[in-house]
Amino acid sequence: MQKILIEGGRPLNGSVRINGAKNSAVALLPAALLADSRVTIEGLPDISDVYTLGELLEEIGGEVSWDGQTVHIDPDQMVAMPLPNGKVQKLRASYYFMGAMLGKFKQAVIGLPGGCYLGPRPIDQHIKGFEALGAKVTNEQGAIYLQADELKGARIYLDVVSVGATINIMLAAVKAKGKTIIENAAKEPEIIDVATLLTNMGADIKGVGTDVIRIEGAESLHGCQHTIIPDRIEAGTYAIAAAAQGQNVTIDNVISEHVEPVMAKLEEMGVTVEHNDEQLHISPRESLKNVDLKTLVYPGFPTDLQQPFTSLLTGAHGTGVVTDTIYSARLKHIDELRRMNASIKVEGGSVIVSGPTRLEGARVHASDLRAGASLIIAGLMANGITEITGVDHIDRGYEQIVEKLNALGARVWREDMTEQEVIQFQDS
Ligand SMILES: CC(=O)N[C@H]1[C@@H](OP(=O)(O)OP(=O)(O)OC[C@H]2O[C@@H](n3ccc(=O)[nH]c3=O)[C@H](O)[C@@H]2O)O[C@H](CO)[C@@H](O)[C@@H]1O
Ligand SMILES: C=C(OP(=O)(O)O)C(=O)O
Repeated sequence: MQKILIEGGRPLNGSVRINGAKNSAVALLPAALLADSRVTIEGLPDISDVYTLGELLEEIGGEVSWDGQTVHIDPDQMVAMPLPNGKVQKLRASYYFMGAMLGKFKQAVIGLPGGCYLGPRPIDQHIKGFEALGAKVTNEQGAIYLQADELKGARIYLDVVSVGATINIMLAAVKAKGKTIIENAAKEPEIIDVATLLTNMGADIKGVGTDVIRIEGAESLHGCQHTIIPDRIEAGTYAIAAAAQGQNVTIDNVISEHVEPVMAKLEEMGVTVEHNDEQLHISPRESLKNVDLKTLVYPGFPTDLQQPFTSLLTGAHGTGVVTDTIYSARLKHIDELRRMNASIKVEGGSVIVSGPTRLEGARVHASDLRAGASLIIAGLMANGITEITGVDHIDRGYEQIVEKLNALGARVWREDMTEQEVIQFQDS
């Protein structure tokens, strides 16, 4: 087990390249199993979630070969192998095997997913969609059993706007008979990316990126080649780090439209943000102003950047109120930031940050992926050394984060945890 250490206070300068989007990658890989021939996906991020999904595709008989950031998936020998536990519990997106396997094999057994603990994360809308398509769905001992004689297109209204349910229903509906209409669908760019892959495979999908998606089911889908979109959350994380500690930072390989809410908030704080189609340039002022922040479904401010942004607010003048309307319990970073001397309180469903505070290095724990990003940003801002445990969470979503930050001028490194630390960590 490793920990990440940061010697804070150093300015960031230079450029950083963003990799393929985690939340696309984790859906594109299961989606590939719907094809009858080889699917190639280019630009995948080098993160543990991607490799876990590759291994799950192999477990069901897929041939998966890697060539750097490109993967070739040969679905020829795939079977409806049950995946009731094991690797499915290491990440959230294993739930996409439900929709994809139901679409392809009309049956699936998939253990309930893991992923970041952000408060309750039900999958009732996924199940509602599968049932509407004609599947019988039961939950037995922590695994979801799905079975259908035939999938038939249906009209499905989502009671909550859900990224996962929208994608999962799409994965099953592309192989259902007739027309499916998903109403109140989510509009995140990753959903468009998955629909692009499915369309390249021969699926007929209209309306992605709006809240009504229309799908005409197909008998079969074929292999194709697809290049993933850049990771807007990784781009946002580096933009926030640059606003906190940067002088002149360029963020490369960004679709600027995807990060508009983050740019708008940084500008409101007094950060200068320039952009062209593929790059962001961030140059912060000496003194930043605190702002309020509310997370919303896309195109609102993403919940996945709420925790990193909160760290930035600790160094800004005045008071900011942060409200996460998607995951109100996404607050595990708060106590850790307090340990670093941040002036933060939680009142009702909101986080109130007062600043500016000079953060102090401390031993802190990343209990989830974006709490990890938040603590890394706090560590870059802090006096002295910050030690962060829970690195496995960070490695689920950030490619080469230590190397990328060092290339910008930070001083960040990994160390193996001592036996004593591992015991303390496991007891906590
Ligand atoms: C792998 C992946 O893409 N993860 C992202 C995805 O997670 P995920 O797909 O799990 O998140 P959803 O969009 O489904 O969740 C949005 C909200 O809907 C609720 N809900 C969701 C499904 C359901 O059946 N019932 C229900 O009540 C959730 O509890 C949450 O409050 O979108 C989240 C919201 O942008 C991001 O934080 C995650 O990074
Ligand atoms: C919550 C996240 O991931 P997951 O849904 O995979 O747990 C995230 O990427 O911030």
